[in-house]
Amino acid sequence: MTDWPAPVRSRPLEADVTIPGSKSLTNRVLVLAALGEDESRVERPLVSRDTDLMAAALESLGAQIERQAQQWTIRPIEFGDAPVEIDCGLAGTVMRFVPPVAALGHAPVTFDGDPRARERPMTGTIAGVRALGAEVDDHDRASLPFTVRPQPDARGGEIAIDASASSQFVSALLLVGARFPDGLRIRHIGDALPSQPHIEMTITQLRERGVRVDAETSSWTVHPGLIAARDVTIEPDLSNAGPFVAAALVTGGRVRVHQWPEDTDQAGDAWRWIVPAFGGSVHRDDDALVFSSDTALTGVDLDLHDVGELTPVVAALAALADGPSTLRGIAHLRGHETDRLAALATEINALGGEVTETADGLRIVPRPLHAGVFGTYHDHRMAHAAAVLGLAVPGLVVADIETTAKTYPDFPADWTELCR
Ligand SMILES: O=C(O)C1=C[C@@H](OP(=O)(O)O)[C@@H](O)[C@H](O)C1
Ligand SMILES: C=C(OP(=O)(O)O)C(=O)O
Repeated sequence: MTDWPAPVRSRPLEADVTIPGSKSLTNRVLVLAALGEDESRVERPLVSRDTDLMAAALESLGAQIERQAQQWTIRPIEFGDAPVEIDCGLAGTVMRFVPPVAALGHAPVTFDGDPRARERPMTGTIAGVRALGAEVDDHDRASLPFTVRPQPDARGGEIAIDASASSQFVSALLLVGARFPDGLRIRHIGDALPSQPHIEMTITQLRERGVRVDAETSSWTVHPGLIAARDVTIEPDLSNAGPFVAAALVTGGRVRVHQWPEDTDQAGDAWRWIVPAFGGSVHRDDDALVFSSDTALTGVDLDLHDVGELTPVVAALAALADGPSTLRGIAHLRGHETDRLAALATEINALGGEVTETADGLRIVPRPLHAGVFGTYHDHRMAHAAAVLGLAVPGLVVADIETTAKTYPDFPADWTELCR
């Protein structure tokens, strides 16, 4: 747990960056490769704690994954009969996506994770796996740890779940649906469903493997069938590009993020509209998206419901703007790696800020910030937010910088290089 002095940068940055692969895409591709008909390859996978946990989970269910630096080769799961234990760490994609995969097997599979993982919402996954026909032994806690006991007669069919706490409940069922003899019809019941682009990403990946998915508002039909093997190259993680994009705005400089896809389902593509909302500019130059600013940042009023994982960096920008901001539609962030609304308010206020929690977001009034230790609560994106603030706040120290290993182990080195 290293306290890490964040680099300060008052001169405008002029930088080129290339961001490692997308967590969300890597972990979907791994699951679909493990459920596919044949061997497949993933080029430039993200190598991080969350993707290592996913690979290990799928291997323990019977997949084979051969890891070379820039390419992983995956042979599909052959389920065994021995009980299995899976460590989900703090990875939402592992704790939500793998239990329905376990329901396709024969043996009991026990899931657990970090202490905070036991507090993250799991009701949609547990209800979904039960509706798939498996038993789930969760000691009536509706959270990790629990054991999935597959049943031989599971056929799929109709499932209604409340996914207002996490889109991952829906993605998880979509990923396995084709493997059940009757396919799956999934209906979301409850308040608004967050993180729509992540559901789109799941559907795109399924369709690219020949799976028929009919999508309506709040309901999806996955037709039964084979999941084709497909070799893919992972896009850079556009959410993890966030702190680098923000650095252009905070320093009044220019950052070129290379390999920015022309067309993508990633939530992080939203930097295209978030940056102009703060008064910055965005343009494409060849393979890069170029983010720049030459004025003070303006306050914003943004609904981040669809792109909630961008909130910590957006909040850091808002705290450095020249007027108040409101961030809405993100009550579900209370169930992320930490309660992100409480954590952002507490840590920015500890530096002299004025952040208040609302029912569904944050109200941020910029104040002069001073030196201090910024707590990160095992949350990689709290560390990203701290690094962004540190550009403008001398003496800011990021607690437990290693937490960035969840999705971006080289973040401290790449950030140091950026600010050199
Ligand atoms: O499916 C995914 O890869 C993700 C979906 C979103 O989860 P929620 O819908 O729980 O916010 C997002 O915040 C998370 O970082 C990754
Ligand atoms: C919410 C996040 O992660 P997870 O996949 O663990 O839900 C995130 O990365 O912002």
